[in-house]
Amino acid sequence: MIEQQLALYLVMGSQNCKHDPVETLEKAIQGGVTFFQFREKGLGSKIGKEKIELGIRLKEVCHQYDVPFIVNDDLELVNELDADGLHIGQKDGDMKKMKDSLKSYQMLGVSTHNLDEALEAKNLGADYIGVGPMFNTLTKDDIEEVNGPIVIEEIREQLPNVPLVGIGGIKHHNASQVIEAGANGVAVISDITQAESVKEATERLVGKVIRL
Ligand SMILES: Cc1ncc(COP(=O)(O)OP(=O)(O)O)c(N)n1
Ligand SMILES: Cc1nc(C(=O)O)sc1CCOP(=O)(O)O
Ligand SMILES: [Mg+2]
Repeated sequence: MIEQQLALYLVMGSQNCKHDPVETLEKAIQGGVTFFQFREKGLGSKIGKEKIELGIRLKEVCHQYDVPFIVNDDLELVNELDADGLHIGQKDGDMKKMKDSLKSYQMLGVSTHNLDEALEAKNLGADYIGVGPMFNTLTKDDIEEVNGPIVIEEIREQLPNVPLVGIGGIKHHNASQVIEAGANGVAVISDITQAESVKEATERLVGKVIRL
């Protein structure tokens, strides 16, 4: 189930959006987004009450369309919003403690950059694994070295059943490389959130990630 849901994973905060964020999410879901992460982080992002209010509205849109609503980094916000899960990176705290703090219905996603990190994440109970950066990106300034879809291939060989998504610099013209390497899906920010037409940009990506 989660393998199919990960097909087109939108990661987003208001700071990423060319248009209104709630409208962006709704158009993206109508275009084919299947999984969502609220990543309100970095320059221009909302904090405090405004961040919570935006999270509530984005979760409502997700649930209207049966799309899981995941929160980036912040366990407190996961609880506050009763999110469907938490996504953490290698530097976001004790993975085991985070997993144990979640409710049984909440998923844990973990960012990794190589096979060793993926094996550890799987052993600590990650429900899915993000692997990046696939390609160069300007969206996140503290990315690790770009090693590309080959890392997905290496992880898939050792972990044939783990739900995997690639992230970082993924656009409609390179998304199929990530899927062909063995990912269940792609996680995208700017190719969707910066598009003039969010729905059309999403539909272009869908064509590249759906296995026929
Ligand atoms: C699906 C997915 N994969 C990777 C990341 C990156 O997480 P992290 O390394 O913790 O960096 P921040 O996103 O917190 O800046 C992600 N968010 N989502
Ligand atoms: C949030 C994030 N994590 C990455 C990682 O490598 O773990 S790269 C990234 C930014 C992805 O944005 P875009 O789709 O605009 O390139
Ligand atoms: Mg993080």
